Amino acid sequence: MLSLALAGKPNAGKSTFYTAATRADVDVANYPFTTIDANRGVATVRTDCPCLELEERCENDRCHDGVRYVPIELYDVAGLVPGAHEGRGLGNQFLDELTNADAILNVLDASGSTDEEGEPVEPGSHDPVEDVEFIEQEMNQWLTGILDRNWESVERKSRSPDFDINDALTDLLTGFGATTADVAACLRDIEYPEDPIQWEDSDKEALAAAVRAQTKPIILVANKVDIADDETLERLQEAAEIVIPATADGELALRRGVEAGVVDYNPGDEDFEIVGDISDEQAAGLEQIRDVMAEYGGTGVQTALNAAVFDLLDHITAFPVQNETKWTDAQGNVLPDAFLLPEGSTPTDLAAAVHTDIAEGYLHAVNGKTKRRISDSYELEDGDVIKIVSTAS
Ligand SMILES: Nc1nc2c(ncn2[C@@H]2O[C@H](COP(=O)(O)OP(=O)(O)OP(=O)(O)O)[C@@H](O)[C@H]2O)c(=O)[nH]1
Repeated sequence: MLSLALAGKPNAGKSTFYTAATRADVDVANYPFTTIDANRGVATVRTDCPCLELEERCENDRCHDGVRYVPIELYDVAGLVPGAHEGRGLGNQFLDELTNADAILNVLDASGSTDEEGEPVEPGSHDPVEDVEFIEQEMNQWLTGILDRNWESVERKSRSPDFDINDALTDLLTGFGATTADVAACLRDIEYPEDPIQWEDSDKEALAAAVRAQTKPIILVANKVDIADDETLERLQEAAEIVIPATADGELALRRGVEAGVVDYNPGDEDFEIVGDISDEQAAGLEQIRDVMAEYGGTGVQTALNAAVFDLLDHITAFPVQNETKWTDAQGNVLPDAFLLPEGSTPTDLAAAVHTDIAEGYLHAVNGKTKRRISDSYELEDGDVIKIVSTAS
């Protein structure tokens, strides 16, 4: 399952974001990951359900009237302080947890009420723009340290006649989630001495930065927008490519409201409705959240998860079915599953995601929308409904 990690300084709002995003509604609760441990859970990305093209909406638990939620894994990594890569504040351990992720959401306190150490301060007394590159730099430095400490093994291998720098570095970096192709792409991007013995610190730093960017892309979540000022937020938005304004507190309040049956809201909606009896105080709190949502098009929590998966990691959603006319599985469930796959994936990639047996017995596929047989050079499109024909199905 695709995996995202929340990282940032203490008090930026990571746990609040995590609690809101993984708030286990009934449909997610029976997912095996949900109870594994306190900081690893199941969140979802939001997409259109293909059932919008059918006469009736599907009854899948994860489809709310045509709004479909697809599970992803979410990690809440404890707050990192400057010097984490040298082990400050258990930094090494927390950085190590980030290696499990496909992408990182760097949660910043956009209100400036958390200083450079993550200590709470008066709002506005710390400039959050200074925190923008913090996670990236700590990770780069940490990875440089790993390369440094293990460089001797690369040097040793380089004495062998069949030495291949790509293989040697892949051995070193697989633990960080880097594949041979990742390492090859990074080596293409940097200049380096052919002989590993000649590598200087700056060469290792360049490699570490390239590998980090290739395997752990980062988006910024500018949290606490409800108490942030516009000027700071504008500067934050200019400081990185993808910056999502968010109020994790707001999202958590709405999800609690939904659970209590007093709020009607689908995560990612731009607005909500109050549908039950609540106190004046609660109503006032919710109206404040509504104002923030009106300004930013929602609370930003779902937007951030979606941006990480669809914009940063360039994934699409595909829906495998067994009946290409009714879009059902063998039991007649409409659109039972949804899979997130990298752009450019083919029907065999989808078959592999569904089951190894199905992939091994793969014969061909049928596009559920056109009802035409598709070849394996077909690139899946977002929202495709695909029947996989396999000797195993
Ligand atoms: N105003 C405001 N406060 C928020 C928001 N999100 C979180 N907070 C508050 O910020 C404080 C810190 O939030 P946490 O979620 O515990 O922060 P954290 O990053 O997980 O902190 P560590 O666990 O120490 O790393 C809490 O008091 C939250 O209620 C928000 O959107 N707006």
